[in-house]
Amino acid sequence: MALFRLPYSFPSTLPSFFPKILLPVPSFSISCSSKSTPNQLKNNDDNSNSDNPKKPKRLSEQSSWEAKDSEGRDYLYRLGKEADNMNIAVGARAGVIDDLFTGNFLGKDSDIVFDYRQKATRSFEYLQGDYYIAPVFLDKVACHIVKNYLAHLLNVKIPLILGVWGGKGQGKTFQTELIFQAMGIEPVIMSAGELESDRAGEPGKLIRERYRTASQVVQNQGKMSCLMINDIDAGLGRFGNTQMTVNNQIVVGTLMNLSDNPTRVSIGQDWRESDITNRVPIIVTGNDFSTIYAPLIRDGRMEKFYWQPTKEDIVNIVHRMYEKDDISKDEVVTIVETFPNQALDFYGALRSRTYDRSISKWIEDIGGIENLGNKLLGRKKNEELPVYTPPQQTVEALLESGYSLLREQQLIMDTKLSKEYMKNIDD
Ligand SMILES: Nc1ncnc2c1ncn2[C@@H]1O[C@H](COP(=O)(O)OP(=O)(O)OP(=O)(O)O)[C@@H](O)[C@H]1O
Repeated sequence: MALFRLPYSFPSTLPSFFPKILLPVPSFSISCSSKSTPNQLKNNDDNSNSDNPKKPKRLSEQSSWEAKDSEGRDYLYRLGKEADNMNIAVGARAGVIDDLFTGNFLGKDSDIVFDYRQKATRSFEYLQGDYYIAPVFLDKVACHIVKNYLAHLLNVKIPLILGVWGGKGQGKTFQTELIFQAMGIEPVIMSAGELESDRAGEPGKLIRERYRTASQVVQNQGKMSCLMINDIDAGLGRFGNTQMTVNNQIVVGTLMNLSDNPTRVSIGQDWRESDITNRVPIIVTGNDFSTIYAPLIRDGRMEKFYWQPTKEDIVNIVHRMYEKDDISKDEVVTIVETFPNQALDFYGALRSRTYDRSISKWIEDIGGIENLGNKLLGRKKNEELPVYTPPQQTVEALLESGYSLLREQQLIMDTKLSKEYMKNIDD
């Protein structure tokens, strides 16, 4: 089992620093071999493996396995076609407000903020099982977090924000959350939909609130925390003729100000003693940061990380996804090579589609769709549902569902009903 060590340049000095800054994990390694899990995070002060020949390659050495997906052109690229409107994932997420945050938490303080934190911070019970984290990704995110927690000890200016960007569905958010879980971080999460409001100034205030909440997790609980904003460009970016709203400007201004003054964050009108907060790192994800106001992403404020999994990363991640189905690594390679240049998301969707037939059969077993509501929600106590038998996975079934997903992708591009229905709108 290959152990991946985080290649910080200062590990030997860590143990003496950490007690002072409430950081629970002094120095650690995460196994990223095919058998590793986030839970395998271990305390480990021994640096003797730092020259480990199995140490993964860094980003600059990533293979030339180019997911054309990053340009929104994935499979269709191979067909020599332009998939100009396939980049729908981000748009689909815009406007979705995480129901964790639907209460009005603004303007509350002290104890109530504690309750609020219980709601606002994210725990990862839903991340059960083994997942593979790409070593380069782990390196970048973990290093950013640790650097920020050590900022007051390092004699360099550290950008507060890490911007992880790249093609749709490549695991930016998912892997970041896996890393939080592995490092025992309790993050405060925001989504792009929360960056706009019908009330001017509210999103900016919400960001400051969330930042302070993360800071309180550090201060009150001695736990590491951070603020994560998902798909930031979907809320802040300018596409074509979209307008910059007052709220967009305020959000940009707030983030710029936070990165310039990470320990002084006001919520109300006046500066108070309590406006001094702990510095907490911010991580944002997005697809195209060129749509964002340039001063926000300048190097001193935002460290940028372009995430593009290599073929090896994809094979390892997909292998772990399919492991419980007894699909071997060689078979995974066959699948990945059959559908190259697809986002990671595709291989998850592919597996999920193989369940369709068995779910249809199960619906038949419970008496058809007419009885579905009663059976699922209104059944009597102790009334058992028919046993659901998951499909026996085979490479053939996986390939078949892969082709069917490709057909759907293709159909959208070929049909383009918008051209029919919106003739008056320019392309
Ligand atoms: N390491 C992993 N292990 C297992 N599944 C993964 C992993 N990384 C990504 N996935 C799968 O890929 C899907 C897409 O990941 P995620 O939402 O993080 O992509 P993204 O790059 O943030 O996408 P977008 O840019 O569209 O927001 C996840 O829902 C998950 O099913």
